Amino acid sequence: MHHTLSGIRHFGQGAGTVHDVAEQTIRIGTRGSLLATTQAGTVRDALIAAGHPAELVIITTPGDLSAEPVAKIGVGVFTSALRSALTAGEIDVAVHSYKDLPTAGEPGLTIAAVPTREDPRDALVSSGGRVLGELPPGSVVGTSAPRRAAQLRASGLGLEIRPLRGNLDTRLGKVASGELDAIVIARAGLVRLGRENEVAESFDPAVLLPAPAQGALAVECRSDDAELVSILAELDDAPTRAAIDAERAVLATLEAGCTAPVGAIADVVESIDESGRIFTELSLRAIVAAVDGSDTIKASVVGSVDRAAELGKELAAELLDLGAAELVALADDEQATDGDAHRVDSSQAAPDGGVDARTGQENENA
Ligand SMILES: NCc1[nH]cc(CCC(=O)O)c1CC(=O)O
Repeated sequence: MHHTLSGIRHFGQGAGTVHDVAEQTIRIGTRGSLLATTQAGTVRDALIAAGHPAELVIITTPGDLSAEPVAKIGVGVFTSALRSALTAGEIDVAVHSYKDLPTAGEPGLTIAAVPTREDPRDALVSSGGRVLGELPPGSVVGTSAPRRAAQLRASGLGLEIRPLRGNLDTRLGKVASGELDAIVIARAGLVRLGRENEVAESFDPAVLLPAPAQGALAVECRSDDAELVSILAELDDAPTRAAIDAERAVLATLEAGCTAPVGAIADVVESIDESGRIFTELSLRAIVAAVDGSDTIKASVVGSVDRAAELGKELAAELLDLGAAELVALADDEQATDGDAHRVDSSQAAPDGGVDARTGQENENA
């Protein structure tokens, strides 16, 4: 058939349009921030390199327009506008920071690719390039992610944690101006923008466990765009996807019974069996922390890469057994005294910082 010979493929019928891959440019929706367009640009470039014309379409999200704390404007604030545009057929692909995506999937949409992850660690940017241990008690450290705040408080260093919001430039500017002694942000954001030289310290996960899916992208499209699903699948990195599946399963499982901040990180590691055979496994670590830093619960598991999501569920169950649900009360008290308790539908809760159904995602747009 002529179509087959000329490589013409069709997709997008579900959205009421016939999208011809060979002739039409794939529209990649992204938020307008420098970090978001840089991330989506890597997906565009990979598609073009594979012979598929692609372009970026900027979608303004409520999260970009509001300076309100994310806890007030709701989780999913950075991702739901992109998903709506995708469902409506205004774009063909949405590129998200995976950690900002609610754990609940969107009907009719699928994560067709999880490209190779950037370094998932959290990073300290400080005046004078000091590492965490060099900051004297009383130093003022900016971060709004409850997960980061809780773990920093638990360090016992006597740091004063202050809220932080705004794009990367704004946040880095608060260190440069002396308003803050340091900030804690995702290393991945700095690396993607070529500013990793500003990192004073990248935290070992034993010190500060990153958010589930930190440093990873979710490349989403309509489930019925079969042709596009298979094109995007070429951008998928199986070890990254397995790690994210495990980390997100921890988060999703804990959402049911725990509102405290959650960190999780998985790595594909090499193990050796009794006969000396080397094989790969998934190593998963997670933490649930009281927002006030008074308690942390950690657990880890190693298992088959094929069982990524199951490992995450099992680890979450173990954390609950160890008392993760009891940290809720502490978190609730903390929120009550803060006076900004704001409960959202927990089925939407997800994002970075965890899970906390009220504080929702990490309160820092990027
Ligand atoms: N919650 C905001 C957000 N979403 C993604 C990133 C950075 C990139 C990433 O973590 O993948 C950030 C900023 C930050 O946490 O410092």
